[in-house]
Amino acid sequence: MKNLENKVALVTGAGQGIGRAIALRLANDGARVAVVDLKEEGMQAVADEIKAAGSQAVTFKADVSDRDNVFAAVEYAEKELGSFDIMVNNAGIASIQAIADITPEEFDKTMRVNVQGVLWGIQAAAQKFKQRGQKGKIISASSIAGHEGFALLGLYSATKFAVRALTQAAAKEFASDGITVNAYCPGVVGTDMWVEIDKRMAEITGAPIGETYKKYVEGIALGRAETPEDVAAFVSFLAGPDSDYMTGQAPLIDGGLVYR
Ligand SMILES: NC(=O)C1=CN([C@@H]2O[C@H](COP(=O)(O)OP(=O)(O)OC[C@H]3O[C@@H](n4cnc5c(N)ncnc54)[C@H](O)[C@@H]3O)[C@@H](O)[C@H]2O)C=CC1
Ligand SMILES: CC(=O)C(C)=O
Repeated sequence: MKNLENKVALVTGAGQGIGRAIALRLANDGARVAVVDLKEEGMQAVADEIKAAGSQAVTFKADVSDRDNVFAAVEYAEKELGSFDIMVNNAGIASIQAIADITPEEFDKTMRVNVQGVLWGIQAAAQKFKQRGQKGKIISASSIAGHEGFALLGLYSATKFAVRALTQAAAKEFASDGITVNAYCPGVVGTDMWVEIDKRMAEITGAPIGETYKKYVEGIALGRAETPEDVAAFVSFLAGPDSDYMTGQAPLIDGGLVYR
């Protein structure tokens, strides 16, 4: 029997990058997966990949910053896949800006996606687990930037610290309902997000393209950039029964970059 046999998981931001790897991994672990993203193209390809491997998947287009969208995504996953057991609040955006230059617009946008998106996901999943009278797992994306503020990533870091705060509070509030709430804190993962970070850092600092990414990767003790699959393997643990006695935590999974 596979680890997540008979479980239904919803993964946001699952059309590419880390979310894609998580959706594929949870499906491989036996879960039926709702692939949720803002962009339609990637989502369908991920669902097709899951189906080709013999598992069940559905797609749902949602903007995680919209509370109604997130609640609708959870309803759809339960209706189409027949249960609801694991919520992965993975969707997030980068913000690369000097503290002195952060605008109210950038602040609102980044907070809406990275913080409200996670909050609505926690609310929608907890409500569904309680309605169904069952236990559940809520897992959200924080970051090394949720443990340490990085230059030019101050606003982004603030959103990822906030994810840890919501994780701790929700873990305490929902423990008596049998709901665990944890987060994962990746380091430098070679996805489109890092292409964007590197490009914006180059614009701001004058560093050549590729230089910032290279410098960050050089700081990793294990000597290589993280892959989306490295992150997905840890999320698989958080989604499965081996983490049943763990809640309110946000461990670093970064190859040795930030030490807490
Ligand atoms: N790439 C990295 O090095 C790290 C990433 N993270 C976090 O991991 C998560 C995934 O990151 P990546 O895969 O690298 O990013 P990515 O940019 O490659 O993919 C993000 C996905 O989220 C979707 N998305 C963005 N805004 C959305 C919204 N409002 N509603 C629904 N979907 C939305 C995008 O369409 C995209 O498919 C993010 O929360 C990020 O902050 C954390 C630490 C390191
Ligand atoms: C994208 C991200 O979270 C970092 C700090 O690499």
